[in-house]
Amino acid sequence: MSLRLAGLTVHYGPVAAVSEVDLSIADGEVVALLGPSGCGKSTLLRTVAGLERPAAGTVSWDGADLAGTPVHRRGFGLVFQDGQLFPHRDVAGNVAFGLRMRRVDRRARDRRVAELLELVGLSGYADRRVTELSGGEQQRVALARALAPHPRLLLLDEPLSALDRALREQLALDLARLLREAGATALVVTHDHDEAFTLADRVAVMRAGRIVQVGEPSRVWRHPADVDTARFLGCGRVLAPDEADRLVGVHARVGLRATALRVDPAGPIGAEVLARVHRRDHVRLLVRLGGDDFEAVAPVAEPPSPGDHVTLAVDHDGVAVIG
Ligand SMILES: Nc1ncnc2c1ncn2[C@@H]1O[C@H](COP(=O)(O)OP(=O)(O)OP(=O)(O)O)[C@@H](O)[C@H]1O
Repeated sequence: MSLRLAGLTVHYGPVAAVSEVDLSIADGEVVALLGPSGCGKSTLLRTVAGLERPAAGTVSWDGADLAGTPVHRRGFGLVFQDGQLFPHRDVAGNVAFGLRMRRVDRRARDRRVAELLELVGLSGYADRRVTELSGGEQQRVALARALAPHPRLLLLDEPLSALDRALREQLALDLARLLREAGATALVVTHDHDEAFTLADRVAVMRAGRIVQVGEPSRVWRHPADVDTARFLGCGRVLAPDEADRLVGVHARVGLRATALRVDPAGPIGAEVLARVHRRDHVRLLVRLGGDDFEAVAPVAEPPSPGDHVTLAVDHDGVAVIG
């Protein structure tokens, strides 16, 4: 059982929102579609769902072209950014919706609803009005509703982006666990790389309508396919091979994340601190070394001040080899 996109191209009038996308998702696999705003992620997801019609290419399941299969016959579950729950139904009524559509009998329906509410951590919420739930709870209900009819593929469009940051991080972990426990095959759209890397078995990076790289999260993180992908994945500086060799001891074009250079009293690289900003668990610095500006990090306890001279060590976890 698997989804396959081949040469998929989608136009809005003269604009190609998606261009010649090839992508397969295996049974039980979670793939994240990651890219900046406007790159075509949602359009691609909507086309898989059957909500947009491709100008060229195919969406197929187990080798069968879905072109003539309408949205509700594809057997896919959908979750959008804002849940889109039915406000006049209670939690159980929302979760049971797809089961009722499929004429699942009452007892089996109740059993499945209880099972799903347990899975998403909302046992005891069956009779609650969905309008009285928090944003995070609403998204859990939306997920339970999508999973209830055993969809063969789950399509999630920015499922966590309407939530505040702390909740998003927690729910991303919960969602990763839920998808594994449910054995779901899923395509998740996100513009947040932390979220993509938390959720996915493979990440597909999209830019300007095309998929520019597909791979396991750690591989994509360490080896972005090109400079734009490296920058999108948090590399503030890109160094040519000679420069990289001198600074971090790697003879290749590399991208440096802020964490690549750390303040270390025993470090070999001298630098002057230009500015500092406090973050939750570290301090971000702007430093000057060899006439150039770089980002660096320092521990929260006793961080250096602007004007201080410090020494830095290289942390290779923050160094990405491009290409
Ligand atoms: N209904 C539409 N009609 C015309 N153009 C559209 C329509 N929907 C999207 N577009 C355009 O298609 C391109 C891709 O949009 P899409 O929403 O797929 O991107 P996205 O990566 O999901 O962005 P975001 O993260 O901001 O939602 C954009 O240039 C957008 O302006």
